[in-house]
Amino acid sequence: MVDFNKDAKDLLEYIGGSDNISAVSHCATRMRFVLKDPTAANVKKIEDIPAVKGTFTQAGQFQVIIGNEVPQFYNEFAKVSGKEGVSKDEAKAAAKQNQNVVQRAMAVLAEIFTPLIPAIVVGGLILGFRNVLEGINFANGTIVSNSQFWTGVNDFLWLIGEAIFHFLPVGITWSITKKMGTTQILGIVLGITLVSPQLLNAYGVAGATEIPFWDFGAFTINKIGYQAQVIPAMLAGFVLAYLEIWLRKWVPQYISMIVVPLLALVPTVIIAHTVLGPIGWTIGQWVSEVVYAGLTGDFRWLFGLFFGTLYSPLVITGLHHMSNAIDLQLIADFGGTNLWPMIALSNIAQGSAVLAIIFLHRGNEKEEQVSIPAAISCYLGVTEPAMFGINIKYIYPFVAAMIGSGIAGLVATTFNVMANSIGVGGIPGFLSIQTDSMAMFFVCMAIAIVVPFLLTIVFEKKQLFVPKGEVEDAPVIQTQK
Ligand SMILES: OC[C@H]1O[C@H](O[C@H]2O[C@H](CO)[C@@H](O)[C@H](O)[C@H]2O)[C@H](O)[C@@H](O)[C@@H]1O
Repeated sequence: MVDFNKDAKDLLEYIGGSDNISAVSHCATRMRFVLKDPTAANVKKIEDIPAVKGTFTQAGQFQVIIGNEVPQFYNEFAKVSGKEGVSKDEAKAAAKQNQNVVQRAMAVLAEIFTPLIPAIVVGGLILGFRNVLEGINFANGTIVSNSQFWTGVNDFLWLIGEAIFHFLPVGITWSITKKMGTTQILGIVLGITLVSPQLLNAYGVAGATEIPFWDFGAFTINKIGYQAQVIPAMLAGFVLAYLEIWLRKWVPQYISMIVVPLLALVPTVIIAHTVLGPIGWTIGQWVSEVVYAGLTGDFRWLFGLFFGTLYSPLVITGLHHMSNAIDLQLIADFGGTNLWPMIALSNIAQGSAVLAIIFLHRGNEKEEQVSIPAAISCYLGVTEPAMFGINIKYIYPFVAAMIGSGIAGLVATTFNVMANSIGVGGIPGFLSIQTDSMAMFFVCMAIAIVVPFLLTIVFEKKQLFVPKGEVEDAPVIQTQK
């Protein structure tokens, strides 16, 4: 057996000593370090150590290639450094220390959404297919308006689409309790209280003449639902989880079964409907007012750049549903909407960023299970599978899509590209564009396809906007061999 004592001592010295190591683990062939100060490692000297076959940094980890004998090397290193190994999860957590606030926020989003991806992918394809059935106007109307069979299919599929997208808060609050190791059924119940049929559906709030409320005599609380909303669900989910963790510390074991669920759930539901509700409602109103003013003002072109860039983050929050009300107002005021073309372009841009990932990671069959349906769904107007499954996880395709969409939005508003109505917000979107805007819409579509595609490739090659933490694997549907 090879004696790794000297090589292990040298590695410890050149890596900056024990004090520079936050975490160390090993995989099949590599030592994986999370270093407090990665610049303190002398890469040149490390690579000259006989046992070392190379080094590289990935996902916030400094990795030293040893080969198949890495378990023996690791044991020797543990002896000379006095550092015990850590689990993969602990190494991941330590790697997060090297991330900035935005990267951490993206990582948390990706972690929460990863278990939801299989459902979101199905939902994306279903909604995309429904967009085609009811959204494309042929010479004699839509497919649905011409066929009872397809009307039935369209209605039936909404049962599943609604369960996945409108009831998404249930999945989010469940996933948070799962991630935090708290009681999962409480997460599910909390989610249901956010989307219960007793509440006014979030999509109906913008056009509602009256908001229903609970009347407590001295005060009232609005009965507003959070269908498809991410931020209220995330905030409520974390409040629930932290409250439960805190209560578990203080409540004696013999009464915890009654007290902890009660005192965690009830206050969280109250906070969700009193604090988070008004906040979400007010933000939604502000966004509506700003968007309408921006689109009807003199600096529409500049607003187009901002809206195009920021629309996909708006979809993440779920607040994008307010855009339908603005579209309808614009159509009533001006006989068409210059907002909706940018929505379609932004969706296309997200799809093109995923397309670049499919190209760059070709052969990665596990990822393709998510990326290919996600790209198709984007091009049919539904972006959540792409954003939550791929683009947010890697960050750089998301940035590339935002830039491409921003440029396309700038050009679209500069040339006043107008749509007759809301249509399929993807590639078939051109069918809803007014005839004299059609040529310019095709130019914008080309921008929304080419720019995110090329930028995603450049960003990956140049390692720009690449996450530092470990990237969660896409969940896969297990198949039997
Ligand atoms: O949350 C689902 C999707 O919602 C938007 O798209 C849908 O509404 C658009 C009109 O506002 C419509 O053009 C599109 O065909 C519909 O799918 C949003 O633009 C999508 O990004 C999102 O996935």
